[in-house]
Amino acid sequence: MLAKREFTVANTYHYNWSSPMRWIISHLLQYRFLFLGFALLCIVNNIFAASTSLFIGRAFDAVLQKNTALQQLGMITLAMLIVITMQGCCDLGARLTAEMLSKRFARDAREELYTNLLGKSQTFHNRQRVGDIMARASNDMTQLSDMMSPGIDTIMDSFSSLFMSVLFIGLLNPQLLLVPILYVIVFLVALRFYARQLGPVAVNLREEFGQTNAVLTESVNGIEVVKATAQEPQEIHKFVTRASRYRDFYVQNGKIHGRYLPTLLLGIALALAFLHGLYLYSHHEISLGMLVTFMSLMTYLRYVTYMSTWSFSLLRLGVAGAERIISLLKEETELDANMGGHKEEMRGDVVFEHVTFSYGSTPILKDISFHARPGQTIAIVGQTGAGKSTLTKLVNRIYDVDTGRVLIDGVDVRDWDMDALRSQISTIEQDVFLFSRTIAENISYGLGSKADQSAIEVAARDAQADEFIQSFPQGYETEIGERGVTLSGGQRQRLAIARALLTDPRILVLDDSTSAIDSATEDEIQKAIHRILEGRTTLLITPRISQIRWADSILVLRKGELIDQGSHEELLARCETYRRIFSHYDAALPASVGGVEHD
Ligand SMILES: Nc1ncnc2c1ncn2[C@@H]1O[C@H](COP(=O)(O)OP(=O)(O)OP(=O)(O)O)[C@@H](O)[C@H]1O
Repeated sequence: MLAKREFTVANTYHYNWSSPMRWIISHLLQYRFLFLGFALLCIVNNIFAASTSLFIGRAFDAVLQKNTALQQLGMITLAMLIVITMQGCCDLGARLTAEMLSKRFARDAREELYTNLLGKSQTFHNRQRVGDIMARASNDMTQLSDMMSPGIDTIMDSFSSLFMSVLFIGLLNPQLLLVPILYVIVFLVALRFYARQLGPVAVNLREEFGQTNAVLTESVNGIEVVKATAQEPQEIHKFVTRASRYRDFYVQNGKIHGRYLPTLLLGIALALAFLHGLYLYSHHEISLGMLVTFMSLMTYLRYVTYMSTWSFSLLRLGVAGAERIISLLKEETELDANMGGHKEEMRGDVVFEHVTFSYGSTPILKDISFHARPGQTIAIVGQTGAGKSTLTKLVNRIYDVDTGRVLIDGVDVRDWDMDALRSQISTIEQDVFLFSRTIAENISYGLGSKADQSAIEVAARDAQADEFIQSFPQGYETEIGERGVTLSGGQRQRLAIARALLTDPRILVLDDSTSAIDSATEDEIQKAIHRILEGRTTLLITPRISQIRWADSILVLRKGELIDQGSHEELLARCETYRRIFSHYDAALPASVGGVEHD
């Protein structure tokens, strides 16, 4: 099944998402020979294990004979030694292949999920709780790996042990099958009942873990707000409530384990089997050695009985994890990478034609039309919430328009190849996101490994960032904390400008609402921004009057409507809203704003 994606990797294997079991099987089928090898090793391992019981019985019979030849016992011992050694090797091989399958499965599933998440639209990511996604990507994945090994590994091994024990008992004397067959029937019925009860609890456990994780992630991310508002008790309460629900499901899980009857029934089965064996022995149907072999084979049933609670619990948790993972994989996204779409070098001609857009059912932009010619700077002004940032997000298809068209160089953005489109448009946002990597890596992020050090330094110099970077002992190799916490707002902004300069985009979106910057930094940023506007089409959102005045045209937005557009002077002369917004942008601005110079 192929869903829309904004990003795809060529030649990727497509797994079956129609159900959790099918998805798991489609993953394991990738390694079908390894899986076959694992299954064969499990079977052979248990043939050897059951054979040792035969040898023990033979040894008993040999010892009880009047003239036991030591040579005969020696042969049995030697045969047992060989069989046990072979069994050990098979056991080792089976565990090794199971572990390989488990780790490869988890690696492939992680890669599949990660690639899939990168291909999801912004709208999808807006809806998700990061903590829950993280729980799926980490904990549910670990659960999948545990499901394979030791889960499926133990199930395969213990069930082939069960099968071999019953088969060998049948070969010994079919009459001996009475008790084991009855027990196997009861065991299978009880196991089915157990697995059915376990299913919903496993699903709840995984779900609750995801929610608990989401609460934790949210409060850690918002720790500044939590502390500043002294809301620690509220957060603790929320977390404890979730964690308690998680615990309750575990207790429920434990109760189902506790009610599992086969462990009790096995004791009865062993006693009945012994009685039956004695009966057959007393009627000379079997030898003493056969009775010993029979009881030894019966004890193998312990393995499957005791391990099944645990291994089926791992299986159920794994399937529940798989269900959560594929529900994320299957989530529809609105946009598509449109590989094979228009792929030219951009000139930077941007046209909005009667564009409307809404988040869900709330209309945000209404009938917007304007034209930005290559190299022009278009400033967008409007009260907070007017839709300025949203408008810019339609250019690089973070969102798609509802009606109307956005054209770049005369081609609808929906007809552009997504990669070609986005790689030629850079955005510098209000909240600059920096990765916890080195400064150089952050600047060169848009180019990946293609950027060389000298180009990075030139970009940093143009962005007025070189000086403060050089002031760090490790210069460009300085590691910065997550979200750039070790850097000031102004420094983060200049790194973002350097990052954009390096990619040399044809179209630039500059959403710069930071106002609390000291005047020295302000000056540096002004220079950097002036430098970056040169020679590219720019959509500029800023409260800085000097920057607005650089614009070739200014769009005035009010509640999602474009009420006027024109040059600074034109708008001052004719647009009341512009005059009002303009005066808000700088409280010091006199009532009559004509010709006032700021900065
Ligand atoms: N991801 C989103 N999902 C739903 N609604 C959103 C989303 N982002 C923004 N909005 C809403 O859309 C409207 C316009 O938001 P937008 O950020 O475009 O305004 P803005 O003019 O840039 O405001 P500001 O100057 O405060 O940044 C607001 O009412 C906002 O609540």
